This record gives sequence, structure tokens and C-alpha cells, in this order.
Amino acid sequence: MLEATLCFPLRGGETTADEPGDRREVLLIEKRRGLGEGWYNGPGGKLEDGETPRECAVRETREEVGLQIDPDDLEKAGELTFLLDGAVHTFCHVYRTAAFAGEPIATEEARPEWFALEDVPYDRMWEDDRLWLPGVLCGRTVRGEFEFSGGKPLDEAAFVDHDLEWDVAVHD
Ligand SMILES: CNc1ncnc2c1ncn2[C@@H]1O[C@H](COP(=O)(O)OP(=O)(O)OP(=O)(O)O)[C@@H](O)[C@H]1O
Repeated sequence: MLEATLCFPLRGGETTADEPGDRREVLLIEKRRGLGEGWYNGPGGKLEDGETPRECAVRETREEVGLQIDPDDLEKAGELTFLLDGAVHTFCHVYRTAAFAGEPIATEEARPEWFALEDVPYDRMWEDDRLWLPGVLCGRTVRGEFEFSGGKPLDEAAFVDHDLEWDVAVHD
């Protein structure tokens, strides 16, 4: 089983009487290589030996888009289990943060892009994202299980079933 992380940096747009509605933006990356190539996702990737999920989310966000994050500023937002043909393929820790330093830059791995929360390109993302990401972006916590079938690689398998629990306690 792989353990991985996803991180969703958020900026701007406090709601006011003059400008109602959520005007915040989320930083997504267009993946340039590896699993999910060509699709949008949050920065993230696999844990390295000896690394905590939080350290992994900080490192991957720095490596993929050049943003600096203090690990204590990450807010754990979810735990997602991805199953492929009945076996756990990836266990993914999801974080969000409104605190970071620097400006996103494109790297070999990823092209960063800010999206208004209402314009997140769910039609160009993993099929499961539309089920859990909207809640995560508006501050909720989630535990989810997603079943894929049809053999490797995961990004060519079919999404067949899911189970979600909202507003659960998620640790670390
Ligand atoms: C199945 N539905 C899915 N829905 C949403 N997100 C998914 C996902 N399946 C994998 N992910 C995430 O995509 C990232 C890259 O995956 P990952 O295996 O690490 O590939 P990648 O080539 O980037 O590895 P490294 O960056 O080298 O670690 C990683 O954050 C992982 O949690």
C-alpha cells in the first residue's frame, strides 16, 4: 500500500456585505508526469522513508510549485482510501492551508493555477474529486473510500463505488 498526501493552498476573498459569496481561490496543479498526468489535482505525492504525512505535504508542495509552508499551518481535512480491484492502492492524507510564503512557480512536475472555488475544473480531475473536494474547500473534514476496478494503472481504471463520512475527527 502507498501512503500519499494532497495539499490545497487557499487565498483571498473574505466574504463581506458588499461582496457576498465565497470568493476564495485554491491552488491546483496540472500534473505534467506520473499518475494522473494531464489532470488537475492538489500538490502532493508519496511519503518518503521516515517522513510524516505533514512533512510530506510540505515537501511536495515546495518541490512541485515552490511554496513554503510551516507544517503547523496545515489543517488536516481528510483521509481517503483508494482501492483497486479490492486491494488498497493508496491511503491519502488531505490538508488545506491559508498560510504559505512565496509565489507558485511551474516545475517539471507541475503547472500551478489558481481557481475560484466555483470554477474548480472537476471535469479535468480524478472522478472522485467532485465528491469530496467541495466540502474540503469549504472547511469540512471527510473520510472516504473509493473503489476502482480494471487493473493498473489506477488512472486508467474505472471508478465503481464510494463511501463518504463527513465532519469526522481526522488526526495529524
Ligand atoms: C484515485 N483517485 C485519486 N483522487 C485524487 N487524488 C489521487 C487519486 N489517486 C492518487 N491521488 C493523488 O495524486 C497524487 C499523486 O500520486 P502519486 O502516487 O504520489 O504519484 P506521483 O507520480 O505524483 O508520485 P511522487 O510525486 O513521485 O511521489 C498523490 O497526492 C495522490 O494522493
